[in-house]
Amino acid sequence: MPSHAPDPTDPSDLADPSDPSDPLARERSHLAASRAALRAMRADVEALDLRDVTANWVNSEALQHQVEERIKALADLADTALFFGRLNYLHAPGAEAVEGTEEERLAAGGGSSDTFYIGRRHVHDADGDPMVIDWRAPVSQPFYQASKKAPMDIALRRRFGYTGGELTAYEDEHLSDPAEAEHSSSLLQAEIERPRVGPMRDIVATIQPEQDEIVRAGIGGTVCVQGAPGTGKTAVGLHRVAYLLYAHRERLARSGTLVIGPNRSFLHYIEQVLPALGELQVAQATVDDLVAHVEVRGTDTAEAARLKGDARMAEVLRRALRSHVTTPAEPCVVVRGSRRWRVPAYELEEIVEELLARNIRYGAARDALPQRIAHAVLVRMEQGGEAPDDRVQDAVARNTAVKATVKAIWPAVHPAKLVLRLLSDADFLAEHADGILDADEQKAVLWAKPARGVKSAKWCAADTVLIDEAADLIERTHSLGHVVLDEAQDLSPMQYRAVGRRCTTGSATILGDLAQGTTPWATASWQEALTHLGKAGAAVEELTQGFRVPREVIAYASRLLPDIAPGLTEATSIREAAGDFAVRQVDPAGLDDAVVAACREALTHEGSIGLVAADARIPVLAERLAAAGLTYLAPGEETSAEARLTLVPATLAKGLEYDYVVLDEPAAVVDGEPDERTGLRRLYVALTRAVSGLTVVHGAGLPERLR
Ligand SMILES: Nc1ncnc2c1ncn2[C@@H]1O[C@H](COP(=O)(O)OP(=O)(O)OP(=O)(O)O)[C@@H](O)[C@H]1O
Repeated sequence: MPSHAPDPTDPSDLADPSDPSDPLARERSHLAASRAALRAMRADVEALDLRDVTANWVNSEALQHQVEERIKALADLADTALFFGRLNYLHAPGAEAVEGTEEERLAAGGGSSDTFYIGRRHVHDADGDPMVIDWRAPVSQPFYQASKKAPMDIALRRRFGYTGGELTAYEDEHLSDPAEAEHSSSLLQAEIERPRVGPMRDIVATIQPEQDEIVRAGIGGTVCVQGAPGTGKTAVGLHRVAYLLYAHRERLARSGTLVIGPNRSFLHYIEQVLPALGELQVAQATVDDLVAHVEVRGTDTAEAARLKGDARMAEVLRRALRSHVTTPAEPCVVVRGSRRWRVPAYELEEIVEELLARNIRYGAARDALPQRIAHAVLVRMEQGGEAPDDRVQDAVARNTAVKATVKAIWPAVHPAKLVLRLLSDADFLAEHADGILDADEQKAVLWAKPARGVKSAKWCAADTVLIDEAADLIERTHSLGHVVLDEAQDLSPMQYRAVGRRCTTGSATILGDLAQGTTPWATASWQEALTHLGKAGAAVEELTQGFRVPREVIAYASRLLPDIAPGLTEATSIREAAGDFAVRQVDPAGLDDAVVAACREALTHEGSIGLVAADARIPVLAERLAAAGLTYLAPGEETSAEARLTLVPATLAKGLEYDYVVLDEPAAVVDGEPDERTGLRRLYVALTRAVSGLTVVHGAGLPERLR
């Protein structure tokens, strides 16, 4: 590909803005003009006088907030390129393709131009003509999708290269020119190979065609992505949120969007990506955050946690809740003035049966019951010659006799108390788990020491998911417009249900890798996971092109695949740099010193360094690093040029990446898990965190497949 980068040592090669025949100079002046236009757009918003347009205080507050958000969104960030690509169409596309929103389309004038600069946000000049087009607009799509085979009406695709905020290079593809051969992009390659520091960054300039298809998939359906380590699942999920917010801004502003990640460190690592794409309104949480109904202070055995996470528990809970509804034994007698109205028990029973059959939430049915009873009273009043109206029905519904009847036959249930009883009371559990859990399973689920109350109980993480299920049986959980679930392979069926009920009326993006499942309940298949999520029909896509891990390293890690996830496709690596890869066997007594030495070596390279070790090894290694005078961070703490070494417990490594990784004692990582398969999966995660180099240091023997 023809690449145009000036040689800074040659003065004649530097762009001359006054020379209209120098294409780089012209692109730079378009950049300068776009920057000026963005500043003007910002100044326009800042100059808005809200006093004239807002009649009252509430309006003015809301509007002021909107304006402030808009000003933030229009900031010109010095270190991010305002545009990174350009498209020349053969024919000018229609106005509707230029921008997504009506105002911007009108502002863009639309349809008249065939040249578009593609960037992170829309910028227009004083006349409303577009200077930079949002990467998410339909007109930008060929930047990601067009190829020589399918040029999508594109004559020229240009990619820009930046050095420290300066536009310094560009690269052209003449997609409709049959004489030009297809070639790979060196700017793209450079971007992929760039050393990592700090939190995760956006990939908006280099999204690949198969990724773009997932990013732009319609909001109506749920998409599930299976992808080997480093294939860009997290990146794709975050860009998909940004895309959906652009294409369906109003709908999602009302209903909300949520990104779910495995732990706090991971959420810290990814939290900058969406703001960099101009999206500030997306909530981020772990599954535990979603179901935090009570404080978690206990830990289950793996077996108990697995059983509590089993989907069968949903039926146990449903039965236990329903058991609170009792057959009315007494009539309901309402006294009004001098008259008494009696709804007999058999009629109350009919009402209850009817409500049960309607399959509505327990709480909604309970709320409806007083009105149903009142209605039965009203019918009798009419038969008795009275002419009661709606107000009378309301009054009867609030009558103490009606309230007492409701309390007796359909009592209020507190979700945590319901779960507490199930886990504490063997007879209650046996009654409702009959035919669902066998005796041993019931025993495993029961707490060793029954709890006295919700506050004092030693709740475990899996219990809170049960409470969440119970809460949803009583009152419908609020559903969001779109949910992204990352590292989805690790959830239990009950956790999938908890996530699923948060997007019953919306859609979801499910991202994960079956080979990286490290919980005892990790899912065996995406079909199963999707069924528990309530999205059974969703399409499963596979990403196999790896952007992170060097070829030799991914090949080494993939040797574990037959043991940990037979049938999965091994990832390829699109990194050209071979990467450093070493496996060092040392005398067990000298292991710690060898690890510290490997960290020192890694620190001679540019970028971030991760020392990954079994959780049990962390205290010893922390001490050794400190004694050696090496400062280190915890995962999720931001790496910087001064602090580049992170000490990573293997259980927190998932989803993270470091330029150079030192992996301490693989056998200890495997032994840190309750069974061998989980141990090898944990090791697979640890082996696949490196971008530029991996050094494995071991004193004990390696797992068989890695020997
Ligand atoms: N199209 C792309 N262009 C440039 N970099 C990319 C691209 N896609 C992914 N990357 C980079 O590759 C790395 C891995 O991406 P990401 O963390 O999203 O992968 P993942 O599939 O979620 O990995 P894991 O399974 O290990 O969690 C990140 O640094 C990401 O920015």
